[in-house]
Amino acid sequence: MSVLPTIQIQNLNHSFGKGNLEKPVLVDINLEIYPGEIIILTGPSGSGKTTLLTLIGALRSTQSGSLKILDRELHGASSKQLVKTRSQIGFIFQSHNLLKSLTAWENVTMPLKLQPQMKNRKALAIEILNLVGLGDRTHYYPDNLSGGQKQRVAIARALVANPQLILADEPTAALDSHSGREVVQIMQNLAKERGCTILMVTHDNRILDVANRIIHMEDGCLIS
Ligand SMILES: Nc1ncnc2c1ncn2[C@@H]1O[C@H](COP(=O)(O)OP(=O)(O)OP(=O)(O)O)[C@@H](O)[C@H]1O
Repeated sequence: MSVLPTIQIQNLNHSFGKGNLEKPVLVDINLEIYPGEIIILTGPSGSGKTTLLTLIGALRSTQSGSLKILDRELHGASSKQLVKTRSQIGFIFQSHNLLKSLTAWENVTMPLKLQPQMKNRKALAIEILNLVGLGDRTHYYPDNLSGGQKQRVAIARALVANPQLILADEPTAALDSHSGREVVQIMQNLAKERGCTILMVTHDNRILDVANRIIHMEDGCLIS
């Protein structure tokens, strides 16, 4: 049996602006990423990495070409279908976006709100906080955690719903080298244990070795 790619992109183009001001940002992107792969996407500022990540994350609509995530075509998909796809993806961003008024475990349960039928959310959140080494901080508020600890809460939140795909945009940018390394190692271990695919944008040369593949982007084009 052949394995379906988690991400399958064919002839994807994307522009910002209209008429004379139209600016192509992604040009004829073709890419396949398979379950369990850790892919790092690098490239100079403005080359289109975040735009590609937000398209893959169903955070903006696809203009032309084919973009299949978890075997669902996003080009021409309804907003309901985009929301459904988004709910199957774990997002980790540079600024962790934790809610200050919620404790670590409450922040981690946020993605589970989309699954109202799910019971024992607290136990699940605490289990995953244990996995990222924060078992003794589950009741802390974000303001009382270090940068690395906050980022680990964000990782726990991205993983709690057991997504098949994790998208991370500069997850270590705000961290010192020790915490940065720790954070990617946790991501790597969890990817291995759970078999999910990770696509990570980073300028951080210190973490390139975690990748199975490094993809470089320049002027909107992919160079493997
Ligand atoms: N909403 C938008 N409207 C217009 N232009 C945009 C928009 N978002 C991004 N761009 C432009 O698209 C190009 C690619 O931006 P993008 O953020 O994808 O690059 P990047 O490779 O992620 O850069 P960085 O490494 O600095 O985050 C840039 O020239 C940017 O100015």
